[in-house]
Amino acid sequence: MMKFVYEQSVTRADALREMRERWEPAPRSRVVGLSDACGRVTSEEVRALHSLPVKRSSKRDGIAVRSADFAAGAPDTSSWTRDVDFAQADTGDDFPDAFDAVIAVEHIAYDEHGGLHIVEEPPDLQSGSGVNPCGSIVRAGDVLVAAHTRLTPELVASLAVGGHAQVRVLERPRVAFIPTGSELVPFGAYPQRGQNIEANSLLVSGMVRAWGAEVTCYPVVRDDEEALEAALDRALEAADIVLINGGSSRGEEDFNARLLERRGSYFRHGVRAVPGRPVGMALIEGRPVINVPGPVLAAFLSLDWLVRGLVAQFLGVPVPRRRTVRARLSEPVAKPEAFERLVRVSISGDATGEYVCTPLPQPMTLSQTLRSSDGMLTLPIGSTGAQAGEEFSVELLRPLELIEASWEEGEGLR
Ligand SMILES: Nc1nc2c(c(=O)[nH]1)N[C@H]1C(S)=C(S)[C@@H](COP(=O)(O)OP(=O)(O)OC[C@H]3O[C@@H](n4cnc5c(N)ncnc54)[C@H](O)[C@@H]3O)O[C@H]1N2
Ligand code: MOO
Repeated sequence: MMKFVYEQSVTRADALREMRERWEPAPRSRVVGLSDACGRVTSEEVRALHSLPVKRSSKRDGIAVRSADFAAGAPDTSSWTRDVDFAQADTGDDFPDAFDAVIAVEHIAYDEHGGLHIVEEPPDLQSGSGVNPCGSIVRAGDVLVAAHTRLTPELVASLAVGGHAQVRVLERPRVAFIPTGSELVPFGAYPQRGQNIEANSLLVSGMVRAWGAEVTCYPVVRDDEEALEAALDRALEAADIVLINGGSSRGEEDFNARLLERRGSYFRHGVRAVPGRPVGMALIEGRPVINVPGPVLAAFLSLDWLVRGLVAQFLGVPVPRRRTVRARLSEPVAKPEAFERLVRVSISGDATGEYVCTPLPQPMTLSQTLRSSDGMLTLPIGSTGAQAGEEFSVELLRPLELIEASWEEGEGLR
């Protein structure tokens, strides 16, 4: 039986660090078309293949002229001939080499005979005035994106501007998710007495995909040690990170933690944080295998602080962070001194426009909790709680505009 032993447990920060120090991921790369590149992470630096404009282009809608004709101020242009003395050159247009400056359309007019007039002398017209020179959009050899950059729509557009149709990106880390527990039935099934709905595969899939991983969810493994080990071996062949869900604590059928201990070159059981305390962490055949606790809220947290950090490590990117707001606690919260406590809160606005956070009342159903969680705050090890009025940095679990919109609808506690 795998008991939680406080002395053998570590803080979340130390647990993540220990795993990251021991794991040497083996990233792979592939080439994708730019249409599929958004959100992917580059595997190498990418430079521009050409310069733009190739030669030059007009900065504004206007006409291209010879700057020399304006050396002594605006000349009489009423008899000038189009494409001989001047040429049309609108924004972005190239124009013949005979010309070297552009006058904006606001500074010219045509009379009823088609004669050109400079109505307002452009100040200080020189060679190159009103002209984007070669390479002013992009220069050949410029760095377009660094290695290990998550591609935004803007950067994908920049790659196209720099001459690319494809880009080499890191393969997404492959996460295998193995739900365990004879009581679990697939979502959509009608639960009989003693059964529970397998929901964490959906939670995990959504979370790890958002961080840039791909996920394969295995069918539920019943409480049977051999069946579990067979599933683990299958997953280790195909995945970079394996998540075994459930059976992390003390029950008779909690084989999972024991299996990790037996097979792991490294093994840790338990972190000093609630919820999510009985998480198990191992390195098996050089890969992280995490025994994620079964209850949905505990599973969420193990994914959140541990698996998120591992996915980021594989991709060589900083660990993505949630947006936070500063908010005052509306009521005191107690906690065990030896553990961090992660507190789900609702967020409201007070009369002065400041944010106020309120711990979700207990007891509360899981569905109410998931619907009412606007944010989450962390109370550190060593404190016995927090007082009303204390200010915290609250991680947002849903977008602030949705939280604020729910106040306007006067929903109160959802
Ligand atoms: N006597 C003790 N009991 C428990 C302790 C303890 O210290 N002493 N620790 C508690 C804590 S804290 C947690 S967290 C849980 C950990 O549970 P397990 O990881 O062992 O998970 P199971 O026992 O297999 O299941 C618990 C619960 O979660 C449901 N579950 C499991 N997988 C899924 C899934 N994929 N989708 C949805 N729900 C799932 C499962 O049906 C059970 O209801 O242990 C406490 N107990
Ligand atoms: O560690 Mo557990 O149920 O408190 O998540």
